[in-house]
Amino acid sequence: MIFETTYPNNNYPIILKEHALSELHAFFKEDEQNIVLIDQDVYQLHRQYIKSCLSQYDIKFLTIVSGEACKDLSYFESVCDKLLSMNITRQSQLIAIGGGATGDFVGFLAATLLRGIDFIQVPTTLLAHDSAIGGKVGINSTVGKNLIGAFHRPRAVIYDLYFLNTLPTTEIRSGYGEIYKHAILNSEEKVNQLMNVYPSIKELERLNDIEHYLKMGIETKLKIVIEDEFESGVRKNLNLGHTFGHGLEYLTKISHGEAVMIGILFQKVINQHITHYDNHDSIFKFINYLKEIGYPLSILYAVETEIDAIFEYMKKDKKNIGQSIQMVLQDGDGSFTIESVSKEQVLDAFTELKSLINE
Ligand SMILES: O=C(O)C(=O)C[C@@H](O)[C@H](O)[C@H](O)COP(=O)(O)O
Repeated sequence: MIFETTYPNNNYPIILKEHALSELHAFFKEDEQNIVLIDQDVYQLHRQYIKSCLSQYDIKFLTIVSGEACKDLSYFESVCDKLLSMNITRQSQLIAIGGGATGDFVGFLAATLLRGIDFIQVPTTLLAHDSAIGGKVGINSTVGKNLIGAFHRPRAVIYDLYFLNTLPTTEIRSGYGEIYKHAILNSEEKVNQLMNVYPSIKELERLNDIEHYLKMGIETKLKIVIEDEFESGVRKNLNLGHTFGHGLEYLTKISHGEAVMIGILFQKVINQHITHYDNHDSIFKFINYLKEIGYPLSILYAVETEIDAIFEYMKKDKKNIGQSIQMVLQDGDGSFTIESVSKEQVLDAFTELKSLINE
């Protein structure tokens, strides 16, 4: 399956299929450096496969630390130095093979080195169906997640479903958080469809029909980012679940998508009071669903004494205006709205959520 973005210019293809990696070479630049930066765990796991697709081409490989650890400023500096000492030029190209963190990190290298060079996203996780699309790239600061970044479109997204076969359960659950978010942003019908196909972790682990739902997620996201590339309006809706989610993730280091799913639950509790979209029954149904899939809801008890720290992270969110926390909520009619939420409302929602989980 091949999509093409529909920006007014500089569009890029998204190739979504099993063994898409064997088509990557079509995007190599002749007589220029093509440098693959690959998550070291992905390299260990798939070395033979990657070699079978790429060994006949003149490309360089750099392994990078796995997961979120690469999105660190001092690590960024060390990889910048390494690439610059390889004499890259503005015509060189980076290729990110890995999950969302790898794509964010390599994309940020590409956005900043020599004031911008090309890069290609080769996502290897479910989660990265989200992060590889739309050009948000960046690294973390000690103050919060993704606070150092840029918008930099990839030259292509080569999404090889083969890599999904070895995903651990936590990664599947994490990616599903963003798939579920996209379904919410799409329609209630898509949410129900998703919950019917994946009623529990057993079905989700089989990844039946996953190509269809990844396509749905990508299409939902594309529609939004093409309308509002630089997040001045509707793109903020893609941050659904991320305000609380990013704080929880940053504090506890649970996976991004698991934190986002808990963030979506948190947003539902807030909805109940501000927009009245959700009510006790809808929240309770959602909690039971999250339990079926195995989201780590008990983490909310583990962070009980650190809710102030989560609140401090929430205060660093890029959607905020001044000191006021802005959260994406669902309005009464199911549309989306961004509302100011006070510390008191956050604390009340947190207390309420903990008791709802135990009901
Ligand atoms: O692409 C976007 O826009 C998103 O908000 C997608 C999010 O799912 C993604 O996690 C993103 O990296 C978060 O963006 P941030 O601006 O809050 O760091």
